[in-house]
This record gives sequence, structure tokens and C-alpha cells, in this order.
Amino acid sequence: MNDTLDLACALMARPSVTPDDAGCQSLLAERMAALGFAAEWFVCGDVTNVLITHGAESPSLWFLGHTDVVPPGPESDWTSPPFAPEVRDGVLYGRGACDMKGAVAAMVVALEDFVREHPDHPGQVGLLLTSDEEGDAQRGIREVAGILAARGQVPDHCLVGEPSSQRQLGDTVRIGRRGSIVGVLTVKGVQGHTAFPESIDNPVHRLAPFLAALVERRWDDGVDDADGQFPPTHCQVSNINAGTGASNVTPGAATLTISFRYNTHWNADTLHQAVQDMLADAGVENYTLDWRVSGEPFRSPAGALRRAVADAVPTELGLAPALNTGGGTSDGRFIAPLGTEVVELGLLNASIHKVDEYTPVADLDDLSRVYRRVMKTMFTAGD
Ligand SMILES: N[C@@H](CCC[C@H](NC(=O)CCC(=O)O)C(=O)O)C(=O)O
Ligand SMILES: [Zn+2]
Ligand SMILES: [Zn+2]
Repeated sequence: MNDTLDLACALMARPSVTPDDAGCQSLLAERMAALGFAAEWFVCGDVTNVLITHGAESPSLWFLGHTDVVPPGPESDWTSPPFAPEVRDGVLYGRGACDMKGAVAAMVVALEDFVREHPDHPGQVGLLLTSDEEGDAQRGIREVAGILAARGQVPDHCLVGEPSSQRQLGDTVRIGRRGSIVGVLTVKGVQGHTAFPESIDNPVHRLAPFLAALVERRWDDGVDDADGQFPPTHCQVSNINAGTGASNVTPGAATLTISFRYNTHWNADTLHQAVQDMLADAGVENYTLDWRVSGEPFRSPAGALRRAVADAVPTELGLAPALNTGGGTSDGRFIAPLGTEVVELGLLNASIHKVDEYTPVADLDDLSRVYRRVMKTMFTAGD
């Protein structure tokens, strides 16, 4: 019997593609109610959020996770069906295995074990879940954080379970995240016959010098200051679209999607301006440029949670984690601005969003033990 594995499988069997929670959160809330946890629901449109807590005082430590998963793509590409979790050679396969139903199961089992052992613990432990982390993230933790902040109900510490580990469970802990913005640039032109260049205006050709400059640009050298480090800012083209399909017709417009991951040298406004300046330098005039800000960079100052994690990982897993701000962004970006200490530790990230997503089965219990030790360190004298 492996409680963490069983619970991970029960969650993974529910096809909770964003924003559908598919009953994952009520499964957890009902199960944890048996140990005296209280649940508060935040249903925001088609997004389900829940805060499940035990204890009512300060200090508070909430785990933060999501029950939604990205779409699996064609099922025929998977070795076993994405929503029929399967263990092969000690590895659990299925959508959500590492991102992040496995970590949610580890959190729940850790919380249950901790409360069973310390029913009268000081402070508050909890679990905040959303079904809109993988989507546009408007009505998930962003909205709940606003509601809680208005009430003054802000956690002191928050442990996010996104898959931070690279090669070995616990080798990487996130202590902040870069900012993320997406720009959609549409360069306008005049469609026409390729044999008559004098009567056309090819937007792909207009785009080319800008694209070359964008790809070449070194935005900064990263940040290394008293508050910690950030990797360099970079920009990736994620989509480029133009053309009618015909080989002798020039397109009327070309569209480029660019994704910036940036450090504190920049903010959304300064990046917008920098891209507009580059467009002007490249002679691109007839265009539209729409931006979506996913989140500004954040770093969490060192506190009791970071110390507890930095102690729990070597104690339980026998290795010292690297502390960094790499990877994508996370829902921690909505919690950190409340003044909460945010630290992130989760499963291996090698297969996130991929076909045949997986996690080693042993990592589920190992992660749960780390989470439990963090609570013991923070709320009891430890063991
Ligand atoms: N869907 C939202 C937020 C996107 C968040 C996403 N985060 C990850 O993939 C986490 C990976 C990791 O743990 O490193 C991202 O960074 O794109 C949006 O688009 O705003
Ligand atoms: Zn995730
Ligand atoms: Zn994800």
C-alpha cells in the first residue's frame, strides 16, 4: 500500500484539463475533512479554487498547487492512455504525474501525517488549489489572492509544488521567478503576385531585419545582487505565421509571437518600449503589437521556510539543493506580492507537458517526507 501513489493515481484518472477540475479538489477536501481540515471554496466562473486549512493562528504555511493539466494531445502518441495512470518499472506514467498531481498527492499525505502526529500544532497549515494554472490564469490564484488580501488573510509562508527538480528529486529549489510577457506583432503589407514586386509590399521582408535584430540582441547579463540572482533576460519566437499557401502570392500580413522571460533589469513597460524602438530602428511602421503580461519577476527574501526546506532536503534526500529563480513563472507570482515568503520544490521536470509524462514512484513518498519535515521544523521542535 502506497498512500501517495494511490492518491496521485486517483487524481490522474480524472481528466482535469484546464479549467475543469473534474472533481479533484472535492476528493481532497472530503478526504482531509476527516482529519479536521476546513475547506473554503472560491468558484470563479468556470475555475474552481479551494483553500483547505487546519489551525487558525499565525504563523501559517500554505502549500500551493493546481489540479488542472495541459491537454494530452493525440492519445495514440502515448504508450498508455494519459488519463489511465500506469506504473511501469517503478515509474508512474500519465498526464499530471509530475505537473503536478504527484506533488499535490505528496502535499496532502504530508499534511495528513503531520496533523495526525500533531493535532494541536501551533499556527496554521493549509493547501491552496486552483484549476487554472495552465490556462490564462486570470480566475485562479490571481483572483483568490485578491480576495484574501482584501480580507487581510495572507499566509506567512507558501510552498509551491511546481516541478522544480532537474536531474534528481530536490536538486533545485526556486526562490523566485522571472517575469513573463507575450507580444503578438502583426506587420501589415500588400498582398500580390510575386512576379510584380513593384505592386506589392511584402510584410515578411519588412519583418526580417527586425527579427534578425531581435534574435541577436543580448538583453542583459542577468542579475546578481544582495537579494539573489536571476538568469539573463531572453526572448523566444514561439509562432510565426504568414502566407496564403500559394507559392506565387505574397501575404498581406505576417504575425510573430514573442515570449520574454525577464529579470529585474526590466519590467513589462520597459520591454514594450524597447521592442517598439527596435521596430522603428528596423523601419517597420505599419504594424499592431498586443501584449499580455503574465507576471512581473519576483524574489522571496530568505526566511523560516527557505531555512526549513534547505534543511529538510539534505536530511531526507541526502543532497544540497541549488537555490535559483530559473524555469517558467508560477502562481507564486500572485502570492509573493502579498508579503508572503514563497519557496518552490516539486518533482522532476524532464517530462512536463510532454507525451508519456512521468515521475519515478519513489519520488512521491520522498517528496511527501520532505514536505512533512518542513512542517515539523517550522511548527514543532522537529524530530
Ligand atoms: N498560463 C499562464 C501561466 C503560465 C505559467 C507557466 N509556468 C510553467 O510552465 C512552470 C514551469 C516551471 O515550473 O518552471 C509558464 O511559465 O509559461 C500564463 O500563460 O500566463
Ligand atoms: Zn504546473
Ligand atoms: Zn505546467
